[in-house]
Amino acid sequence: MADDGMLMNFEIGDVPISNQVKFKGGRWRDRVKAQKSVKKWDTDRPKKDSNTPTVPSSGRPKTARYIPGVGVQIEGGEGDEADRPAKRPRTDSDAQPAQRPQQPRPQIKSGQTSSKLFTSNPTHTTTFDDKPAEETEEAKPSNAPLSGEAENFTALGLSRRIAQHLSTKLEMKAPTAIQKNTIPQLVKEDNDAFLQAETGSGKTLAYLLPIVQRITALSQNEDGSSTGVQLHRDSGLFAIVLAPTRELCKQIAAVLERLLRCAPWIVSTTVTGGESKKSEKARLRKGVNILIATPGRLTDHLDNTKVLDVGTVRWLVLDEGDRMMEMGFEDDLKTIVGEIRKDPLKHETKDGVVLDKVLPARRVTVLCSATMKMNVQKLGEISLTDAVHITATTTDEEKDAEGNMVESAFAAPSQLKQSYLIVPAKLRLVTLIALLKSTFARKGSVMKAIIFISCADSVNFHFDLLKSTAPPPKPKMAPSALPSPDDSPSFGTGANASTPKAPKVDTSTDDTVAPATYITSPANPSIILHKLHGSLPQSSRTATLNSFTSSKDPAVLITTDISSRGLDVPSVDLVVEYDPAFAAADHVHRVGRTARAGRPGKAVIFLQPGCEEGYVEVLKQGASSVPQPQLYDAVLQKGLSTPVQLPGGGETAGEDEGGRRNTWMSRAEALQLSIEQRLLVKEDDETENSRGGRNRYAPAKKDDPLLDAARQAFKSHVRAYATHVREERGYFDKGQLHLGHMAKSFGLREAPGGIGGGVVGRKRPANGGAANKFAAAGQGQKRKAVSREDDGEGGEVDEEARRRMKAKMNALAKAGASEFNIG
Ligand SMILES: Nc1ncnc2c1ncn2[C@@H]1O[C@H](COP(=O)(O)OP(=O)(O)OP(=O)(O)O)[C@@H](O)[C@H]1O
Repeated sequence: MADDGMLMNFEIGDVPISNQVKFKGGRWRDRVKAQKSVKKWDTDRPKKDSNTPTVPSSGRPKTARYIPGVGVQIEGGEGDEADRPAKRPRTDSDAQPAQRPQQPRPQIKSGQTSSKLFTSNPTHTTTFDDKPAEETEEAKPSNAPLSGEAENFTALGLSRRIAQHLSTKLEMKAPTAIQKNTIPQLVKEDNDAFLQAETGSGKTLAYLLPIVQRITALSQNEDGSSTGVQLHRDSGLFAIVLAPTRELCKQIAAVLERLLRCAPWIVSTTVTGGESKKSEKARLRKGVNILIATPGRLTDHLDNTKVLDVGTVRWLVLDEGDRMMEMGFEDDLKTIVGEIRKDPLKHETKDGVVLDKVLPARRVTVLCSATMKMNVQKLGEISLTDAVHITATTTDEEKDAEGNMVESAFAAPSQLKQSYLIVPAKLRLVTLIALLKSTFARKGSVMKAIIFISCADSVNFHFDLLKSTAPPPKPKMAPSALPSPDDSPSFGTGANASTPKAPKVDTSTDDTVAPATYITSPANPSIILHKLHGSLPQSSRTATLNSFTSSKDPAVLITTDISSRGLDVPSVDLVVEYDPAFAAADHVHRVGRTARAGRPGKAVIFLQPGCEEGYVEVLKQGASSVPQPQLYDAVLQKGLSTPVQLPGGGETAGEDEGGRRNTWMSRAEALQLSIEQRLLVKEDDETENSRGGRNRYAPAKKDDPLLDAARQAFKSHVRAYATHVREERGYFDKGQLHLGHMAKSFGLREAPGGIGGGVVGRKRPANGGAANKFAAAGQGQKRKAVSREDDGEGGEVDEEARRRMKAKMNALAKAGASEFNIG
């Protein structure tokens, strides 16, 4: 007869268990086994000396738990490695690593079956107000279109045709504030400009509309009649827009394409990394009037594509200029600015159309960003002359006493509701799941959420963990939004804007889009998970973003900072910064993916108790209303008020220390344990194979891919953690990280070793000063990481943990007691 899965809990204090515990009931064999286990534990355990505290550090009494088929486990006193008390902040008086006494290697208790999350966590310093939050008046959206009677596009100098097109086809009746301030300037004047306005305030159209207006004016009078000039695609290249990422280039191209439907003779296209250079060359040969490019690929074409003639270029737009500098494009930008001359080489088209009367007589450079970092100042020096600083609210330039632009405070849209969640490292993963679960608990309340994570490895792991193991259903998409099998980046729409055939590209989203588990609810049984980072093939990146943008089901995008700039997905209601941004300015761009163009939005950032809590002061600088604190327990209570669906079917039951089932704490621990077990489940197969039990000739299986992914993610995450900008490293101090606790948030029972090797900081292009800076940071990091391994957090311990866990899994399987229904 199979065991009944009975679990017994005994409080044992600190007296010898063998004298205290008598086992009754169950089969005699189990009773004998239990008694033996107790005796063994009693003999093996270190004997208490007078200095040994009688109560464990957690303050909870020890508990003996008997599990049929497994034996007795003692819990509560000496926990697993991850249950050590949080490290205290190191002080100068601490011993140097070499002088420190050798730390004993952490041990995993045999047969441990609970994953303790609520003990040994550091305490927070944030004070929480128990009073219910007072109803505050909803903030007036700061990036919405203007609402006054007189606010219309024609008043800004745009033709009636364009204004009508905006109103009827694009449903834009009135300009936003930045558009109101920028359009007249760029339509009438030929000065360089620096546009600085909040995220989601319409900067793209602010610079595109004047360009399109002035190019159409070559062939059309204000009343719509012809000027007698026929413009076509090889009349010349008039404008180049540069953006840091391929996704952003495609997005700008899509906005322009919709705008150009009212002037179909103007042709635009993109040249971006990751696309076929041959087909890009073919399109450039046919002629293009507006080009959207990433800096690297444009430099490549300037060097190698003879047909690319920049002699007629009148506008150079640097969208997200600070990001391009940060990404190490400084040299490319210098080359581009040098090649596209300030005083253009050509003043008329091939057909003899004089350009200078209608288009600017000189190259106009427009630099845009929602934030302004010091590197924008540098880029301004490279590219701008006598620039006008245009903002949404004022036209005052922010300059220091010497007239240099100063790094101004960044600002998020006023209607964005920001909060921060204090979560100890051990509880991060379950709290994230609980947060998403409660977010999607009601149908229609949240449609799309973006989760920002520090590095690609961690994105991969979290995506693999949260996705369902069931075969993915085809996501529901609007037919027009489905990624085209021919993912041609040409956006010309006119009669002569033939779309050259691009080579067939793989638009598969098999590995990047999947239905989610853990976070679904009866109201929202189908939530589609997406992942996006820079190491994915371009075709997958494009198809994944298309899928997320057009998904009719609720959708979650797990991503790195690659999605922080410029991405415009209107129905994003929530942004979660699971890992805080590496610089406060990046935080503003991340949270700016919601609350766009006057719409509401929420943003939550995870912070750990301790020095990270100080980061709130930085957050406050960029928020129009004070970010609200939340503690993890409220999120867990809300999110885990119902059982969690597990990937292979079934759901967490959960039983707490007192045997009470289905409390939020027991559910959180059950969820954590089920994840830890999932990471190790393949080991059984490995053992079977190596024993020849299943197929003696089959090669022994490697580690579970999810376990490998978790370890890799953990290592990359810890390395990335060390690369916060210098000014913010006080809040994100790697020395304060408890690696064992952090490992739990990757479903690992131990911190894997090898973090010290190859620490190089955030992935950067190999050129430019930024790369050197990060390499230098990495070296410092390496030293620290090596000393951590000396602390005994190496890989061997992890192997030991796996072996023990495997034994426990086997035992549980034999006992037929499956608490967690792992399918
Ligand atoms: N005048 C307008 N009326 C209504 N919606 C508008 C208007 N102008 C722009 N939008 C919409 O506002 C959203 C944000 O625009 P855009 O992407 O240009 O913002 P942004 O300022 O460049 O933001 P970011 O700094 O995040 O890149 C888009 O969905 C766009 O369609």
